[in-house]
This record gives sequence, structure tokens and C-alpha cells, in this order.
Amino acid sequence: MINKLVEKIKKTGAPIVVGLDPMLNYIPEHIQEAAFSEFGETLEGAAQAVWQFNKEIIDKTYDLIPAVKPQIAMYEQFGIPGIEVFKRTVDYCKSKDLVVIGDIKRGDIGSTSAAYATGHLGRVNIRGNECIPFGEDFVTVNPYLGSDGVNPFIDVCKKEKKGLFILVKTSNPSSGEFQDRLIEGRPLYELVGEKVAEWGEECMGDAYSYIGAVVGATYPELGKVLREIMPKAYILVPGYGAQGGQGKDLVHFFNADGLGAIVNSSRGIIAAYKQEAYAKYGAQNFGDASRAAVEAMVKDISSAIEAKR
Ligand SMILES: O=C(O)c1cc(=O)[nH]c(=O)n1[C@@H]1O[C@H](COP(=O)(O)O)[C@@H](O)[C@H]1O
Repeated sequence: MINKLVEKIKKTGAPIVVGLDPMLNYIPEHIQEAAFSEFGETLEGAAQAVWQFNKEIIDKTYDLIPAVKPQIAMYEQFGIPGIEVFKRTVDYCKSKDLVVIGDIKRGDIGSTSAAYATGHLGRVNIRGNECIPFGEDFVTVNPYLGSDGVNPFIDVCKKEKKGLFILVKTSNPSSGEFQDRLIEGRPLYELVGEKVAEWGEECMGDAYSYIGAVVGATYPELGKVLREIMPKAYILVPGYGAQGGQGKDLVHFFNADGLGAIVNSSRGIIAAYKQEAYAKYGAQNFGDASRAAVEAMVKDISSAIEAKR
């Protein structure tokens, strides 16, 4: 799957991921109105609104982008109907040939990790009948329980040719509370980065490993050192746009070949119609606003990479 991701990034010229994090307050009134009048002000109604919102954004952007990242919490908040829409979104994106990164941030002890890995990346065997529960291509993993929490995910990736993005240095303001703590003079995130590189060595695609890392766009200066520590890891870089990251800050996350990183924006794309820059589209044409925001993001990041070369 890493080879497909790299190929799609080359083909689209867009090292970006659209984050499908649909909060109800991002969903235009006309979509909510239609969903709630059909299903009532219920979990089903909210899930239906999320689905209609996602579908329009995917339809308007899929030809420009290599990948999407649905964040499962935004679906879980609407219970079972929300989870059904998560799955419907995964399937719909795959039907559009998009690479799907399930942002599930799991991390647990061995046997529980194995069940998470099977559920999201693998197949479950039910009396000889192999079923695919969610079927994402990559998932995000929290490595802080150690190797026996991560290895079950790696095992499933090897078998299914899927991939991981392992949290190394997160974008949030308090990420330094633990992740920056010095251990024998070195920050913890560097040690985790070394472990990601080690896990990735035996999981190589053609040029990059299918064991990738997450490093927040909000700590751009760390791009340089972590890029060196994990030269073969694809780096998922969240924090662009709404959290303040900009193209010019992100050049160190990329290798000299212009590859090696993929930048996520969620609110900045899906709620673009609410921003002044895209207000002319109006809430009715929110999908067109998202498309324009994708085009602007690609231009911003590509020109920064070009300027560095
Ligand atoms: O793993 C992630 O995707 C992630 C890691 C991180 O360090 N920071 C971070 O913001 N994220 C996710 O990236 C998305 C960012 O959303 P926006 O700030 O709206 O672009 C959310 O889905 C977050 O959960």
C-alpha cells in the first residue's frame, strides 16, 4: 500500500491528505435540515448529515488528492449509526481509488492490539469465512505501550500489505509534556523515531517503508532531525491550516526527491466555506470551497518544496 500511496502522490502532485473530521457544526444548515427532517434529531439524523457532507467533499476533491484520513472519534460520537457512516465513508473513498488512512490512534497490550489490527487492517475468520471488518489501508498507532503493542499491527501489515503511521511527535500544544522529556540527554520523540526506523527496516516497499510516522506541522524545526532519524519512513504531518502550519514551514519533512511526507488538513478543507477566503462559494457550494482549498494547499506546499530544491 505504501507503493500505491507514493504512486498516487506522484500522479496527483499533491503530497496532501484530506482529513474527514466531520463535526456537526461544520455541516451546512441545508444538509442538516434534510437529514433531521427525514430521521429526526437523532443519532441516525446526525450520521446521515455526516454521510451527505462527506460524500459531497469526496466527490469534489477525489481527483486532486491521493488520500483521505477519516478520524474515527468524529463518527463514534454518533454511536452505531456514526460507526456505520465511518465504514460507508471508507468504502466510498476506496471506490474512488483513494488511499484511506484510518485515524484510530490505537495502542494497547498485545492481544488487544491484535484485535484492533485485525478489525481495521485485516480480516476476521468466522468459522472459515473471511470477513473484512473496516478495511482501511493505513491506521495511526500510539506506540507508548511498547513493541508488544505495535508488533501485532506490523504482523497484520506484512500479511495484508497495509501500513501504519506511528505517533512520534504530536502537533498539540502539550505534546512536549512527555514527548520532549530528556532521556540520557535525548528527547523521547527521537528515541521513538529511532524505534520507528527500526520497525520499518524489515517492512520496505520499493523506496519507502510501510511503517511511517506522525510528526506535527506545528513543530517544523523537528522535521529536519526526525527526517534524518527515519529516512525511509513516510511522515504524516498533521497541523496544517487550522493549527497554524504553513507550506514554507514543512520543507524539512520532505526528502530531496520531493517525497517522504504527506500533510493533513481537516477543518481547513472540509469547513473551507466558513473561511473568508472561500466565503464567495456560500454554504450551498461547500464542496467547491473545499476543492479550492485543496488547490491552494497543494500550491502552497509544492511551491515550498520547489523553492527548497
Ligand atoms: O494522527 C493524527 O492525525 C494527528 C496527530 C497529531 O499530532 N495532531 C493531529 O492534529 N492529528 C489529527 O489530525 C487532524 C487535524 O485536524 P485539523 O486541525 O482540523 O486539520 C485531527 O484528525 C487530529 O486528530
